[in-house]
This record gives sequence, structure tokens and C-alpha cells, in this order.
Amino acid sequence: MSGKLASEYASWKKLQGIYDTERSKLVLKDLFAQDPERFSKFSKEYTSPDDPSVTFLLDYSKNLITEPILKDLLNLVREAEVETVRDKMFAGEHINTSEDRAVLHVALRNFDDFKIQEAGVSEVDGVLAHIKEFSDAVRSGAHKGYTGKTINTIVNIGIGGSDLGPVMVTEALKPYSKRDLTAHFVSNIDGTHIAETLRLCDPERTLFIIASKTFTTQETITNAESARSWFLAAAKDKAHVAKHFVALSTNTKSVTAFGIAEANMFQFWDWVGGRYSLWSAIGLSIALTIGYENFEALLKGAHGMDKHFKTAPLEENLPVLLAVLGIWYNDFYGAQTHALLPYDQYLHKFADYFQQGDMESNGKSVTKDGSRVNYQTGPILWGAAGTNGQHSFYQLVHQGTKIIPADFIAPATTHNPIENSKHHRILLSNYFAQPEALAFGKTEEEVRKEVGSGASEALVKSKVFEGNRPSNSIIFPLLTPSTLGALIALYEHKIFVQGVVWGINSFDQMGVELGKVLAKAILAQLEKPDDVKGHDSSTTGLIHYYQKYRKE
Ligand SMILES: O=P(O)(O)OC[C@H]1O[C@](O)(CO)[C@@H](O)[C@@H]1O
Repeated sequence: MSGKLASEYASWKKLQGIYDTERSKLVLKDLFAQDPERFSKFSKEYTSPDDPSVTFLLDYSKNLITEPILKDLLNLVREAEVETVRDKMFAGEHINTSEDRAVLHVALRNFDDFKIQEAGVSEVDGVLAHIKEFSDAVRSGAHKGYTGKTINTIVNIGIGGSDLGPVMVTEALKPYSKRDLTAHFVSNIDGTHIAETLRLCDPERTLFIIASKTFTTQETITNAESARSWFLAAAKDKAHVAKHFVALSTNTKSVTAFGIAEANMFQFWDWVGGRYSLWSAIGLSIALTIGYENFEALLKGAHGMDKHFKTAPLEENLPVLLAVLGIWYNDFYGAQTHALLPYDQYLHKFADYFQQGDMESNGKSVTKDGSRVNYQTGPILWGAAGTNGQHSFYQLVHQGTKIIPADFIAPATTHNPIENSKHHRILLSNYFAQPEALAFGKTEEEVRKEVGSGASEALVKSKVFEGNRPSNSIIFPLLTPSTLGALIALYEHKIFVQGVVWGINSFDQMGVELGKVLAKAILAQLEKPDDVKGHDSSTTGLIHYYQKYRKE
């Protein structure tokens, strides 16, 4: 924010010096042995300021840090003026400078605590009331399709932020869902996605939700048009569209041009970023699936975390702590990636969701004033639900040549306590074991004892776990709407803090434009070989190959 590159901050230089000189001393086994209080020093329990039932524990003791290092990492946050920029965000200042926009997803879940002056903010409650009224009507059966039948299927058509948030949350909160209302999500332009979905739908009982902030996104508009044709093939009369199509958008003109009446449109505003939009009208499919009260609980859970982020001192501030730990590995240890590993099947889309949340936000290489950074910015974010990952990529996480900081996330209790919670105990035993194995490993000496004197040297070496691999652990009582809201907001604000330290604009996404423009030009050239012009030989060759097989 100060206009400096992060690497110019005194605290950054100091941290670089510490990394260079003290790295070899940062051995988790030793750090734990030296300090019996390490867990209590480096773990924090969060309780929502609004609701004591929203609580979780963040254990960050298995990180390659000491108290002085953490102090220096927090000094970096101070030097980058993160608190000032945070307050600007909450006040509605246009911190998305390249697009001259406020960044106000916090206003969508505000419940009157923060005073925010920005056009549209006063309309939030009205849109929430509209979401409540409509979702209640569909769920109760009061809203009927064109033949008088109730709705039993919803199809959200959207992509990126207009898809991933609703998908992730409806999956995460399935225990709260109305089981006789099936939700599908169509995002890909590949016709297979809509075709396979429509096979599962009855036009008389299906509601299509066209979710697009801009209402210009090629994938979404093309899929919406195909859905409308499919619907009209059965319903015949265009007047029936009103009962089966609604839009979630900021673009009234394009919505009405598509044939959806303004009354069937749920509004939001340009200060809602796509990847921060599940709290807005984009969450309609969530409200339909889990009911408005649960949707509101999700918002309230996030709001509690917003208050924490806004007011807690840096030393206690959980998004800040996660952010600086990420910076420590990303910028000093050279870690390329960060893994999100939820030990909860309901959270199986959590990493997919934050792949956009993190990588579209912080995948930037110039600062807000246009300088090229000389350090790493956003990590490659990835992950999968445990224990599946253990039987897939954990080999590399444990014994590969790369350092992969990871967050292990789990509920202490399950919505499905089958067999007296036997499954859940096994799941959690793995959740506890993996970070332990990563941190403390297995020495050559331990392996030798285990394999006996006859074992070859090669076998011994292959069984050694070097350990010292860092992780965070998050554990909460049960995955409820409000706890999920708090967890999502935790990671949103982590991304925010990192973006401010790196000096980048976390709220635009210029990097997705070039490919879109080229695809548009290529689309016009696909019919005839002679039309293919202006490309390199590789792209030309690929298009010509396609043209040999092309069919209408
Ligand atoms: O909601 P829209 O306008 O259709 O945009 C969908 C997605 O496309 C992007 O603009 C680019 O991928 C995302 O930021 C956004 O979430």
C-alpha cells in the first residue's frame, strides 16, 4: 500500500536474513522438545463474537517458526499497512484500483454492524428478503411450474464464482438440504455438461437459475440459451419461461433482453467480486437447497469472522496468522503450492472453491502501481478430501523433494455417526496422524530397528521420513452453516492480507481476458482451412487437424 515492493520492507529483509542464517535450526522435533508450551503458544480457539456455538481451534504449532519469527512476520503486516487497507475495505473505499471499485462482500453479511457508504449497500436487505420470499415459495410448493406441478429440480447455470461457491456450499451443507429438491450445477461450455444434466430434468418441474454477474459470459449465456430451447421444446409458450427461469446478475438490460422479467431477477452490485459472491444473490441456489434460515446462518457465521478480522490484534487475528505463515513458506522457503486437506467428505469441493478464491485473487505479478514483483505471490492452491488424498498424492507430500505446507481441516463430530461413529473415529485418527507424520517423520535409526540388520541400505533409505514438513490443523465441533461461513471468511481474509503484503490488487482478474479474446477470433475461423489466419504454426496445425474431423 505504501507503494513499495514487499521485498523493500525492513521486516522482509530481516526475515530473509533469519531464513538464511537460522533455517537449519528450525526443526520441529527440536522446537517441540525445547518448549513443552509450544502447542498452547501456537494455537488459538476462535469463538464468534455473535454466537458461542461457532467455534474452532487453529493449531499452528507444527510450523517452522519461533516466537521472534512470528513477531517479524507480523511486523511485515504492520509495515505493509494491512490494517489500514482492511479498514478501507470495510469503509467501502475503492481498493480495487484497476476497476475503480469497492470490495464489499463483507456488506452482504453485515447485519448493520459496519457503517458502509456505497451505492447499493442499502439494497442488500431487500435482495435478501427477495431470496427468502422466493426460496420459501419454491420449497413450500407455493411456486408452481407451467403445468401446476411443484418444482423438484433446480439447475444453476453459471461459471467461476457464479458456480463454485454455490456448488461447494450446497455439497458442504447437504445434511441441511431438502432431499426432494435436487440441485444441479452446469458450468462448462462443453455441451456434455448441459446435455447430461437435462437428461435428469423434467421441464414441468425444473427451475433454471442463470447466475452471471456480467450476464455476458459466453459459457453461461450459451448454456442458458440451450436450456431455454430445451424447455420451450416442451412448454411451447414463451410466457412459461417466467415460472422456470430466474437470473442473478448486476446487468438488468441483458437479463431482460434474454427474456427474463426484472421481477425474476435477483440483483447484486459491481462491488461484489465473482469469487466473493456466494453471499449475494449468487447464493440463491444455496438458499433454495438448505432453506433461507440456514443461508442466513451461513452469512452470520461469516460476519462473526469479519468482526474478528476487523478488531482482533494481529497476534490474535486468525486470518492474519494464516496469511503470514503462508508468506513464510511461499516467499522464503520457496514453497510453490499450498494444500487444503479437509477430513470431511462434505467439504470435498473446498479446495476447488479456494483454487479460484486464491489463485484468481493473488495470481498477479505486478503491484498496484505497475511494478514487477521480485518475489513470489499467490501459491498454487490445491487439495482433496482425506483420506482419499492419502492413497493418491500424499506419497509426494511425505517423501517428495518439495515442501508443501498444508491445512488439515476436520469436524470433531459427524452428521453421519454410522456404526457408533466408527468411520468418524478412523477418519479422525488419520486427520491427527498425517500432520504428526509430516512434522516428525521417521529417522534412519528407527527404520533400522524396524527392518532388522539384514535389510539393504537402499530399503532403509527408502523408508526414512525426513519430517519437518509444516502444517496447520483446524478442528471444529460440527460442520454447520455458521461454522462453514466462518471458515470461508477466514480464508477470504487470509487471501486479502497476503495480497496487501505483496502489494497486488487481489480483486481484479485481467489474466483471464487474453484467452477469451483469442478464442473469439478462432471461433470465427473454425469452418474452413482458408479462414485460419494470424496464428503460429502450432495453433494453425492444431486447428487444421480439427477441421479434418469437424462435424456440424
Ligand atoms: O458471473 P460472471 O460475470 O458470468 O463471471 C463468471 C466468472 O468469470 C470470471 O470473470 C473470470 O473467470 C470470474 O471472475 C467470474 O467468477
